[in-house]
Formats: sequence, structure tokens, C-alpha cells
Amino acid sequence: MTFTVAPPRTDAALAALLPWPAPDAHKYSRGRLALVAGSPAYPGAACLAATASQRAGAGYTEVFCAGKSLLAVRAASPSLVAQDWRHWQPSRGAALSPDRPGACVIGCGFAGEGKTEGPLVMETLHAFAGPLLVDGGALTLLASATGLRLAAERACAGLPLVLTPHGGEAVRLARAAQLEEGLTGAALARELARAFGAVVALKGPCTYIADGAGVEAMDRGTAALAKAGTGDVLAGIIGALLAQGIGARDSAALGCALHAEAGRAAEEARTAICVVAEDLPSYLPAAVRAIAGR
Ligand SMILES: NC(=O)C1=CN([C@@H]2O[C@H](COP(=O)(O)OP(=O)(O)OC[C@H]3O[C@@H](n4cnc5c(N)ncnc54)[C@H](O)[C@@H]3O)[C@@H](O)[C@H]2O)[C@@H](O)CC1
Ligand SMILES: Nc1ncnc2c1ncn2[C@@H]1O[C@H](COP(=O)(O)OP(=O)(O)O)[C@@H](O)[C@H]1O
Repeated sequence: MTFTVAPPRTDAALAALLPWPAPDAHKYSRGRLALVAGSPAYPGAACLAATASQRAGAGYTEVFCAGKSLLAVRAASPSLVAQDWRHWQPSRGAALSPDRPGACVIGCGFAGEGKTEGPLVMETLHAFAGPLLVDGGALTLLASATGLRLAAERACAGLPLVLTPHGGEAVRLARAAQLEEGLTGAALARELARAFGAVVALKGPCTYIADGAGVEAMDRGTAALAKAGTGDVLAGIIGALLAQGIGARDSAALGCALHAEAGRAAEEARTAICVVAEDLPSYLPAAVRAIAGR
């Protein structure tokens, strides 16, 4: 199977996508991200994704998490709005219209269990009528016959879906989709994108971003990013870009580049040894400047 992997996008191409706010912007016009995240086992993942979303420009970041995780999420940032995930209503979702865009991220800090998280994931796949990013433990639940069917239905309805698996999660998705064994890298990203009708960002030292039309590479990152929780930060960044009305593949490409540049800026200040995931949102301004050239 031969195909071409597009080279990483240039700074100029990425800069053209940056969501600078209009002078008359308000918090809702700047995009509302509903983040369904943070099981009792992993409240920290919700905190990481939510604070990253705020720094990546979303005007309103609303977290729906397990009741036991509420305190941790509220303590992470006073400007976050947090509710028990029992109140998440995917059919109402974020208010969606061209002047009030929105998106949903689901799965950061999910443990991949079926009883509570399963219905949250399946109902969101079915009923959320805006751009949806599936990450973390929700990918384990998506890796099922029901998940594949609901993903196909979203694709038929033209509803954007972004998947952000690491290598282990990608193997689970590939098995569920009965892909050829042993696919890796760009080929795996491309086949997953086709099977799920989604944009796939297959994360690693080089991240491959694919949709039905092709695959591109993103290799700006650093091993400083190889720490628990950095993937949750990435999901929050891409989710915020989706919420601001940027297309799915562009959001994935810009989000991965901003995440990588934040990692590099953090490494510069803190060394590759000492960077931790919670450092990254505070280096997003440096990442924006590196890409924008200002
Ligand atoms: N502070 C927190 O609350 C954190 C919560 N997290 C959440 O924890 C949940 C479980 O995620 P995990 O990734 O730990 O567990 P998984 O069960 O998804 O992954 C565990 C297994 O997948 C494989 N794997 C993991 N990373 C891989 C990679 N980069 N390449 C190849 N194989 C890999 C390994 O076999 C590993 O044993 C997710 O919902 C995630 O969001 C993690 O992001 C870590 C930080
Ligand atoms: N050696 C590396 N070089 C560059 N980027 C890396 C490297 N290792 C990990 N990353 C990046 O760090 C992030 C890790 O995400 P993930 O494995 O989902 O972490 P977690 O589940 O702990 O949040 C991804 O964006 C990945 O591309």
C-alpha cells in the first residue's frame, strides 16, 4: 500500500488559522467547549484539558465531570464552569450557531468503564450535533461495534469527529475495526480515519493527522512531552479550536503544532527532564508567538 504523507505545515499556513478574537467578540462568540471528562479515578485529566482549552482561546469552557471530581476541577481555575456529568445533555450541548460556535470533547480521564461512561459516550456520539473530539478512556468505549456504527452515522450526517489516540488506544480502535494487523504510523492513522469516518491524530514522537483525503506529519514535538497528562492538554487545545469554528483537520493540525511548540518552550525554560503536563497551558502564549511570528 503506497501513499504520500504530506510534510508538516509551515508556520505561515498554521498562522493563517490562529483564532484571533474580533474587536466586538464576546465569550459566546469566541466558542463554547463542553468538556465531558474526569472520572473519580482521574479528575486531573479534566483539569488539564479544561485549563488548556481556556488558554487556547475558547470563550467559555464548561466541564461535566463525576460528582467526586467537581472540587478538583473547580479548584483548578476559578473561571471554569463545572457541573456533575449527570447534567450533560448532548442533544442540547453547546449553543451552536455561526455566531455562537461550540464543540464537545469527551473522554479525558475516563477509565473506560461501561456502566456510567458507556452511556455518556454513546449518547454523545449519537446526539451531539457539533464537532466532537473523543480522547482517553472514551476511545476504549468507541472501540466497539456500537461505537463504529455511531461514528458511521455521524459521518453520514456530516458531523465532524476527531479521534486523538496514542499508540495503545490506536491498536484497540484498529482491532474493533478489524484492520489489517501490524499497521503503524501514517498507514494506521489513514485506515483508522477511513474506518471511523473521522479526523485521526495518532500521537507519538511524530504525530500523524489523517482524514479520508490524506495524511500529514507533525514532528515539532520533544521528548519533554513524554509525561502523563500531556495528551489531555492536547485534547483541550484541539477542542478549543473546534469550538472556535476551525475545521476538524485544521484544528487537529494547528492544535498538535501549538502543543508541540508549548512543549519546546517549556523545555527551554524548565529542561526536558522537568517539564510536566500542567506546565504546558502557560507556555501556549509562547507557542502562539512562535507560530504567528510576533
Ligand atoms: N492526571 C490524570 O488524571 C491523568 C489521566 N489520564 C487518563 O487516564 C486514562 C487512561 O489512559 P492511559 O493512557 O494511562 O491508559 P490506557 O489504558 O489507555 O493505556 C495503557 C496501555 O496502553 C499502551 N500505551 C499507552 N501509551 C502508549 C503509547 N504512547 N504508545 C503505545 N502504547 C501505549 C500501553 O500498553 C499501556 O499499558 C485516560 O482517560 C487518560 O485521559 C492520563 O492521561 C494520565 C494523566
Ligand atoms: N518522544 C516524544 N516526542 C514528541 N512528542 C511526544 C513524545 N512522547 C509523547 N509525545 C506527545 O505527548 C502526548 C502524549 O499523549 P498521551 O500518550 O495521550 O498522554 P496521556 O494519556 O498521559 O495524557 C502526545 O501529544 C504525544 O505526541
